[in-house]
Amino acid sequence: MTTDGLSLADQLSGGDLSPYRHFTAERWAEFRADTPLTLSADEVERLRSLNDPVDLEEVRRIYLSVSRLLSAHVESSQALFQQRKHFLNFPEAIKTPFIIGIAGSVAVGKSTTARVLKELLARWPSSPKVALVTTDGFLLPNAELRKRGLMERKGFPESYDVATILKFLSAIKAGEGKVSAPLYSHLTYDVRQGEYLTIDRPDILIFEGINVLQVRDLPEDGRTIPFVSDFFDFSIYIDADETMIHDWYVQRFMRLRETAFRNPQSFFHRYSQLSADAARAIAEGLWANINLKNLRENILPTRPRADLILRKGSNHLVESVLLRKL
Ligand SMILES: Nc1ncnc2c1ncn2[C@@H]1O[C@H](COP(=O)(O)OP(=O)(O)O)[C@@H](O)[C@H]1O
Ligand SMILES: CC(C)(COP(=O)(O)O)[C@@H](O)C(=O)NCCC(=O)O
Repeated sequence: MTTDGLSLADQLSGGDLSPYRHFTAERWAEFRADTPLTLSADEVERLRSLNDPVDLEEVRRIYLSVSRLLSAHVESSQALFQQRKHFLNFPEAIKTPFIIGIAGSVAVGKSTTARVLKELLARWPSSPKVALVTTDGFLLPNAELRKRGLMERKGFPESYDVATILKFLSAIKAGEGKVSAPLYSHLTYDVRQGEYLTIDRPDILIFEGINVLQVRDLPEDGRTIPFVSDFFDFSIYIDADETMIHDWYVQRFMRLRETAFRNPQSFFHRYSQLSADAARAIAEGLWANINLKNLRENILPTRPRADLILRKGSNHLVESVLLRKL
């Protein structure tokens, strides 16, 4: 029986038919074994996003085991590469980057997870070069979104320049050096025209964004085009109940109103001048009309495609972990 025939609940349950093994956070924490904690409390504080309370204990409890698991995957991919080199009698072949995709809703805490993992992975004894790219840089500029009537669809599949994402990942996987990724500003709520992050043959690339596990309809003209996730060696979905993510989104918005929105350059500056109740109503509207809709229609349906699901409970702490069976 294929997993397609299973309900989402069956797929995510720990039952025999589930493609996942299911662990409590406490059991998952044991898999860190002797993995050393290479981050300090100050460094974790620096890496976390606004309203994300992740701390050193959470890194020890959850992310050290994730780091150890990823290390096993990277090592086995390197071993396979060596075997392939021998098989093809191609001694000059160079290993291309190992790509990790991180997906999940707006406000679920993907950025913090991605930044913590980047630092943990870079501190492995082999000191790999680790790069982090977020997909917001690949959003269409606001001017283009306005022209297409898509300003209320920011984050939906049609708001991204998918062709450029695929070109970027193809270049990385082809082993090209100095590949550019466009950048986004949450302050101006727009892509940063002409500003790029240059990636030069990393050992590992973390590619983070709400859309990274999405599949699109195939074109009718018979062309075959890859999905973003075809380039991934491993994928992680950050999960939580939508009521919790709603609370995190609104709380974050209310904190941004006291901080980033005060900056006159902020796209949301006008909301810093509103009463708390009026600002909360704006946040509720953005959540319900854009982000929740996108979560239900386009993000949550991609969860069963992930290799690892980190499921958060209240206070952003991971309470269970699902790992795809091999
Ligand atoms: N309007 C905003 N102004 C400033 N920073 C923001 C704004 N919205 C989101 N951010 C920051 O952008 C980052 C990405 O947020 P988001 O896309 O919601 O994903 P996640 O919460 O899963 O990391 C986070 O660090 C968040 O704090
Ligand atoms: C920029 C985002 C789509 C996130 O994009 P990602 O980094 O996941 O590609 C999101 O933060 C956003 O702006 N959503 C639109 C509705 C809102 O303002 O919350």
